[in-house]
Amino acid sequence: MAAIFRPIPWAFRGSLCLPLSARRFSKTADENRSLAGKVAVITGSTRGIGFAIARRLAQDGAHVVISSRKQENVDEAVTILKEEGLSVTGTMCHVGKAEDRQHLVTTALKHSGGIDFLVCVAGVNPLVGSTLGASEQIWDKILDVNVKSPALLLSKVLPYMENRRGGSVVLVSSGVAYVPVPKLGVYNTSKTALLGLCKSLAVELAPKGIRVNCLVPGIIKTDFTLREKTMPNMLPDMNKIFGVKRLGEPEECAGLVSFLCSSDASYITGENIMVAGFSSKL
Ligand SMILES: NC(=O)c1ccc[n+]([C@@H]2O[C@H](COP(=O)([O-])OP(=O)(O)OC[C@H]3O[C@@H](n4cnc5c(N)ncnc54)[C@H](O)[C@@H]3O)[C@@H](O)[C@H]2O)c1
Repeated sequence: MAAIFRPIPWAFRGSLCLPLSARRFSKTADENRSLAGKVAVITGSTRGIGFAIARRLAQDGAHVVISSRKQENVDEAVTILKEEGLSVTGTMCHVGKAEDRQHLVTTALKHSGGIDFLVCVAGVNPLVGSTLGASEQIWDKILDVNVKSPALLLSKVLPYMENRRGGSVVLVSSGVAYVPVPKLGVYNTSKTALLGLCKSLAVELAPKGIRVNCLVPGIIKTDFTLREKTMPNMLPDMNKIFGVKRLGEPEECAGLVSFLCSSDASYITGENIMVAGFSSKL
């Protein structure tokens, strides 16, 4: 009787020699950069944590669209990263302005007609003082930029993310959501709201295959921290007791964001993850 050739699914060359389940996670040499072929939009990305994230996602293969409030800062950041051989473009976008948000989306779509990742870094804190003494204008500014803008921008991005495979959104909260810093009450509140926004969006977008997670930095060495004198004074105490006894670097936030965007995090959504040199869960 002639032998019946029954190729078993994993009896081929290269990555095809793996069982089907393992093949799903294997990569060819061309795909080695974890974010190759993807497009990332990042708000507040001309300096500090946002800039480090932009550089890292581009190094990991994504085309990155940089944005911030001032065009000259965008141009400078784009020039620096292009000189490093990275694939970046950029445009001015004040995240509190609807027309700027729309323009950011339009700019991003020019690369390949889709958007895979949205990282919402832009954040402000115009007040050091009593929560109940804050004016309505202050409340509006902080909530507009820190909380509402990620949701409003995502609503514009979503139709183009749904068309792609493996969409990922990363919000940027703060350790102050867990350990409030005195005199930053409105800011603390806005960053706490982002933890909730992350969970709600994760639940809402899971059926569409889009994951939503939240980076929760501790005190990271940026211009923002230098301006907020209260924060470094508070966190070294926390570090002294619980942690690694130093402030963080922006690059130490960037690796987590790259991971959360990558297919290695394909089963992770709705998480608020601290990068603070100590754990809020202790
Ligand atoms: N540095 C820290 O210790 C720390 C800790 C926790 C959370 N965070 C959060 O991380 C994010 C980045 O902070 P950073 O320390 O890198 O700050 P940063 O001041 O160095 O950078 C902030 C970036 O956001 C941009 N930005 C501000 N308002 C904007 C707006 N309305 N529209 C668009 N862009 C705007 C700025 O131009 C800049 O590029 C913020 O959301 C901040 O709340 C920072």
